[in-house]
Amino acid sequence: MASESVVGVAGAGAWGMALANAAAAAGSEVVLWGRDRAGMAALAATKASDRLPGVRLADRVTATADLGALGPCAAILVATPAQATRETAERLAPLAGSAPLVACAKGIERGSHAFMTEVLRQAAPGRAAAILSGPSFAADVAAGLPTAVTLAAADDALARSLCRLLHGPNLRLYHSTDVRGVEIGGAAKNVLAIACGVAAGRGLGASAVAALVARGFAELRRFGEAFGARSQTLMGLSGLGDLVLTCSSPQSRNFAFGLALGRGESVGRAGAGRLAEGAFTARALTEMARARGVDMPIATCVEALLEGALDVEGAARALLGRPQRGEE
Ligand SMILES: NC(=O)C1=CN([C@@H]2O[C@H](COP(=O)(O)OP(=O)(O)OC[C@H]3O[C@@H](n4cnc5c(N)ncnc54)[C@H](O)[C@@H]3O)[C@@H](O)[C@H]2O)C=CC1
Ligand SMILES: O=C(CO)COP(=O)(O)O
Repeated sequence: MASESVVGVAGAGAWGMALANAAAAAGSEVVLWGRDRAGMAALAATKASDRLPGVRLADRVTATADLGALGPCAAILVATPAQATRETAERLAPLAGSAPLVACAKGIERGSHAFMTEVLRQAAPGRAAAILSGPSFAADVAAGLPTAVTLAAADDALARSLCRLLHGPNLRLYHSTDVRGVEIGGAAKNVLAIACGVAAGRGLGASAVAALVARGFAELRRFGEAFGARSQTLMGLSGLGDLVLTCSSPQSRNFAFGLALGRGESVGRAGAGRLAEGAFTARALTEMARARGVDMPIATCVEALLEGALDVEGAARALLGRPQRGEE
């Protein structure tokens, strides 16, 4: 990788800001690019943004709306939402240099059913693609709270060197070559977290939420294995780890979105204002599962709720009324 000491981050939301600070803490100069010219000028001047309240951008982070500033970077972290990852990667593709791109979004592209690194490879074919995922609220990472995540690339040496760009005293990076496993965990857990939020919001009890986490994990594992993920990865940070985090905390926007739905809000009102990736990924996930014959009843109920084809009571009845089966 060229320019070892400069890391680029594309996308100046909560996660982009937190990752920019993490890369700075790990010893790099950082260029943080955002598309909103006025917003980036304000961020450069104040070092603060409503996206991540209470957090100050590190001095080593340069905030800019000039995409060309990402050209000389050693690596570029793509931290825009999953459905915007293609557009961002297409903009990055022609930049000078050959920096690898690291997908930091958690989702599956609607329509194409492409996983995040597939999107990167299609949109920027000349660059290596990697994926970062794991249990990590941006606010926690930015506050320097202890956090561990996984970064995967097909090339083991690349995965290791990308990890070094982010690894710090409070942010522990694990490297992996199981790209598919890492990206599936992050995408699927958001859909399942919506189900847990719905159950909590409707007051169905902690036992119901625990059952959804466990049976949701069975779905995530079945889906992952059908798409070539290693079971060790699915049991790890980006699978079970992130599922547990996101399914248990209203700090998660996906769980909070489900909470609002469970309390009777409409899909439109529950989703207004904050990014809940699972709401965008649910359809792709369930269509892909159906096409491979993978049984995902909880994710399918989430999709039906979002489409208005089921209400919460109908979803609970549908799940509880399924034929008895062995636990697998
Ligand atoms: N916030 C968190 O705790 C974490 C978020 N993530 C993932 O990171 C991704 C981004 O999430 P956040 O930063 O939290 O969202 P956010 O809503 O805080 O920020 C998204 C940013 O992307 C920008 N953006 C949207 N569309 C764009 C486009 N077409 N081109 C350029 N910029 C665009 C927005 O202007 C905004 O600055 C999501 O996939 C999320 O699942 C992953 C781990 C933690
Ligand atoms: O991915 C996350 C934590 O690992 C953030 O979760 P939310 O997008 O649901 O807030």
